Amino acid sequence: MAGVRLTRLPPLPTISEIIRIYRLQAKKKLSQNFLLDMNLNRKLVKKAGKLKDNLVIEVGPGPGGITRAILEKDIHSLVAIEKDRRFLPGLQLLADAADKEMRITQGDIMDFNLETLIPDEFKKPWEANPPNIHIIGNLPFNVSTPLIIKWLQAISEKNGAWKYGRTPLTLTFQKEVADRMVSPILTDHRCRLSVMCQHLCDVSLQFVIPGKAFTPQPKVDVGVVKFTPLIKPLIDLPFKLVEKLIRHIFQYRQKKCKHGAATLFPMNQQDLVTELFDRSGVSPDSRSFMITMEEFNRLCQVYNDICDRHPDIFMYNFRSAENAKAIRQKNHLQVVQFEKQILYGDPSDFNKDFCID
Ligand SMILES: C[S@@+](CC[C@H](N)C(=O)[O-])C[C@H]1O[C@@H](n2cnc3c(N)ncnc32)[C@H](O)[C@@H]1O
Repeated sequence: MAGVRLTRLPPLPTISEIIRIYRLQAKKKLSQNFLLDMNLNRKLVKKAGKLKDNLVIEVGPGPGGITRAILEKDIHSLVAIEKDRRFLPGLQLLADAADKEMRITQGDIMDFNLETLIPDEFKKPWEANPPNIHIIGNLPFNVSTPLIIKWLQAISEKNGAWKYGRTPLTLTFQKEVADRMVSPILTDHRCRLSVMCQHLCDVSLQFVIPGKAFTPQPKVDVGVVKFTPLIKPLIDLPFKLVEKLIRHIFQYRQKKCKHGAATLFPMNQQDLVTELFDRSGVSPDSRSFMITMEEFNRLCQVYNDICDRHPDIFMYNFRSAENAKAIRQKNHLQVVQFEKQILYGDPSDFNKDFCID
């Protein structure tokens, strides 16, 4: 195999041979779409930037194409986390042949605490340049969005891999999801995922891999996105609070944002909606995709103040049956309107956006 440094077990089978030898038929339920073209694997790894002396964590190595491209670099070591046991023997071949440490861990990335994989010597202050750690992965489609949300929360709380500083990530997503992540204001793809990513990270779409490059071929193209956590988040407040406000504001994307904001508060405290907009100086008639980061920051700061003053507000869930029942007893007509708004607000947005609860 061209490129990987001299191995103890040459010659190494190609990725296609590994797939054949170990009968690694792709499993749909694990979103297995393999990237067999080593030029693309190398391009993806190159887009991660300098990896010299880095501890690289690869998610979902599968048959090991990206793994090989990582091992060609002058890295410190590699940890590969793979859920499907069938790939372990093929990955072990790579580990045995590599001229640097490669550890294979079998498990589900969603349950994994990355902190346990990183030695203390990699730690850098948050304000310094990113540490010599990089997370890379051609992620399974079925976990990519919940996984990045989980990691954005870890970035916000500086735990997991972000206990060691501003660890960057280079990851793949369905092209449409990648577009949303990097989408600026006033564009079609602007949504809550854009704001959640951009308030915590510098996010950039590096390149697009056509669906036909994968085996089996998915129905969509794939975007490679690089994230570098910002030293200071644009909205410096607890992740859950920011997430809740953004989720509600984007709720009815085509409507004025005051409609989404209204669902943050019980019907009998709708005066707080007025306070939210008055104090933040944001127009209640804006559409959510027109709101700047600075305006979102002000909305979040005022919402945070309101939550401090009314401790029950943050837990208020406009969808809960209990709330509807309590309100129903007060004003039947308002409840009917309220429920209509919930049910018929803009159903298409529920499909376009992502559930990140
Ligand atoms: C899209 S494939 C990419 C495989 C390989 N990196 C490539 O580019 O050819 C996704 C990989 O993630 C693995 N995977 C799926 N769900 C996972 C999970 N929850 N945790 C860890 N790995 C997972 C799959 O088994 C598969 O190997």
